[in-house]
Amino acid sequence: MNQAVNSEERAARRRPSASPAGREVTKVTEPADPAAVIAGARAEIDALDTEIVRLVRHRMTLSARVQHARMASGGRRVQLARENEVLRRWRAELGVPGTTLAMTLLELCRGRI
Ligand SMILES: O=C(O)C(=O)C[C@]1(C(=O)O)C=C[C@@H](O)C=C1
Repeated sequence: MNQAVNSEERAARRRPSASPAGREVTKVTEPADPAAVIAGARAEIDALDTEIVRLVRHRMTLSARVQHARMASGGRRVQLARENEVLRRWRAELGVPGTTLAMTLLELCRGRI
């Protein structure tokens, strides 16, 4: 089974393709080095995590702005109807773990209730 896949892979790598000048060339691509694939993907994951933290902090700032404006006009810090909207949107995107993530975001933004 493994051998069949490997010989198919080898054949695909030798399949001729047309060069810009119309000549047939044989492309031989090296198989990806697993360590390089892992290191590359991890570097991207780390960069994404940094960006996600930046976005969460930005969300916290905006959320505080809304809460302060509401409280300054006699309202309450928490508005459950709005929180339910937020939770529904995250659940629609990511399922039950989306709800968990949204609850964590809300806790970061308005504290525990
Ligand atoms: O949208 C609001 O009204 C907010 O105050 C922001 C926010 C949020 O972080 O999403 C925070 C507290 C509220 O209970 C509801 C939502």
